[in-house]
Amino acid sequence: MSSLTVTGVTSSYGATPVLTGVDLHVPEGGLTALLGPSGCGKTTLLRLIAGFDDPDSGSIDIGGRLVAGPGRSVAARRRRIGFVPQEGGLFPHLTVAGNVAFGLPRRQRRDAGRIDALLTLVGLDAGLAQRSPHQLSGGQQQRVALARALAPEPSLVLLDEPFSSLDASLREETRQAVADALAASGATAVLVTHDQSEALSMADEVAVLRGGRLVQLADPRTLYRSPRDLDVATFVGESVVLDAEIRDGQAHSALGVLPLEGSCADGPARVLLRPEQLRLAPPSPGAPSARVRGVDFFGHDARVRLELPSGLALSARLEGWDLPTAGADVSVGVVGAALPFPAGAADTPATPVVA
Ligand SMILES: Nc1ncnc2c1ncn2[C@@H]1O[C@H](COP(=O)(O)OP(=O)(O)OP(=O)(O)O)[C@@H](O)[C@H]1O
Repeated sequence: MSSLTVTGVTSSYGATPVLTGVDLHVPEGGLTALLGPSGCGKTTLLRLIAGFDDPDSGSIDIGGRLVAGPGRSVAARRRRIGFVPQEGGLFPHLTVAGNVAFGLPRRQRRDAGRIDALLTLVGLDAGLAQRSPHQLSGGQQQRVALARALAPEPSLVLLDEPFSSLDASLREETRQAVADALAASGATAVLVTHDQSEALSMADEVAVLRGGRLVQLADPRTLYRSPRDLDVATFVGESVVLDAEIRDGQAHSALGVLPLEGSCADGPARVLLRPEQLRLAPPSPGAPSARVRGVDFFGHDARVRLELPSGLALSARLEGWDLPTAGADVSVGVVGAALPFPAGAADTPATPVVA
């Protein structure tokens, strides 16, 4: 397996720029998710890495080998890349074994042991080897597609929204199997997704793209807790954003005086909390109060929609056992610190975040 380095890559369709100066490094054996809203350029970047298109400028290096750059364009089939598309792309007329064997070097294609080992790697029973793709669930088909992609021991595996066609329960299980198989094979991988929970749960690092630019590259915890700006914050998870006045290293807000994550100059700011940082209790004199506007129950937890006396709407995320009812008055407490974004600083945080 190899590392991937993308340097200053720019790409356009006709006169329309799609990617601008993208830098990305995926270490050997790492799984990086490309996360961003529809149309931000994720698929375009994946296609450039795969060699289906050439960048207008910049370079792409796989395992120390320049595959795209000034005067150089290595053909897609010579880049040693495994590709897992949105919907398996399995050959319908071949069995599971035949599909996996297709990815193997010719001399290994009759090696049933190798095919079984690849099926086991992706968490599939070797007994499925003689089935046709249409006799598999969508999740099983995606695992076969991964086994086929891993078969030739590629330098790099690219996965283009591989779980988007699966229903919720199958998606979770398949994600786990794919993440485990990628880790067990030591593969270096790039996963394209617009699903933040998928990116945060599967990837070692998440690259957030917005309008064709890479706006933050960070491990999932850093990205969630120290997003670069409020746009990234709300894109990677539910947010509670409050106006605040910073004084002596604390935020004075509608939810009381909050400790800060990092430092921030005194003055007006906006602060970010996550809904799971809020705690509700019976009304109490002097404590910030709110009225419950509704409860969205998810089983394992619930979103409690609140309205502050100022009319500001916000949400708390609570365990699903002891929930208030709509119309109730509650007091609102906060655990942990708030991340400050000074007013007028284009919603970038007060202290540089680890990128
Ligand atoms: N063949 C093409 N010709 C012209 N414009 C294109 C072409 N392919 C993509 N685009 C445009 O380039 C931009 C980036 O597209 P891209 O498919 O890379 O985005 P994406 O982030 O993968 O989106 P999605 O999540 O919807 O797949 C979009 O504005 C899209 O309309």
